[in-house]
Amino acid sequence: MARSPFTPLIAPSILSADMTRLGDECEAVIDAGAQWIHFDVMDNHYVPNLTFGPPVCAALAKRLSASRPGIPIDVHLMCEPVDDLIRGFAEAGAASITFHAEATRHVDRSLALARDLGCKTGLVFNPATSLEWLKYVLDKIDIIQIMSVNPGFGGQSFITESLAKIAEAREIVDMVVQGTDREIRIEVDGGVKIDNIADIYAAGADTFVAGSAIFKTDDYGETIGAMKQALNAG
Ligand SMILES: O=C(CO)[C@@H](O)[C@H](O)COP(=O)(O)O
Repeated sequence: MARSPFTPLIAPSILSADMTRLGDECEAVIDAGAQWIHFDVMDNHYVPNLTFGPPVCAALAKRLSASRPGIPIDVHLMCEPVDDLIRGFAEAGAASITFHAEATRHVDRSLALARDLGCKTGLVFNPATSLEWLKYVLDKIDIIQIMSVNPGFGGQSFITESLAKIAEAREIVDMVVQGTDREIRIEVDGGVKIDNIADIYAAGADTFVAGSAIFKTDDYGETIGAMKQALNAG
């Protein structure tokens, strides 16, 4: 198993935040050491849950650009179709937008759209979705997001089979980035905790989405600190 050559990043998923205080919650996790904010968009169609759209992202982006500049908002679309939402979230200030390969008829076109609008982009893979989709679009990918739970809800348990898929993604990325200045991140989403983050890192991931493991604790600094310590020790 190979490690990522890229700096590991913690990306708290706002799905588990206190929504009545979303701005405060995001500032608190950033102050506690988070490097990205992961913004889960669910449409009650692609997944059986409903969250928020571009206006909430725009409000959060405006606030964070003033109070905590430089922290990217990483939008994960669990929606179908995606193109109008890619336009909406790019306009709303998303730094990156990922979507599920099965959720658009034209994967290549949707990736190009996100890039043309100035966002980083990539594909999200459900637990039973093959990485085969990547083959012809690697030139347009900045992020490979591996779902280690079935999408739709926070607080689920990590599906251990995901470790093999992460390792497979690592091999693909290493072949593409070696000898170049390209950065393709392997982001893992679902059931990431203090006690499994080192194994996920060892399998080849570098970007760790964690919702309940951070927002359901009392001391975000302690939790994110323990995650970073596990990454350093791993
Ligand atoms: O996209 C999703 C779920 O669909 C995730 O981002 C979860 O929100 C992560 O939550 P935890 O498993 O970390 O609680």
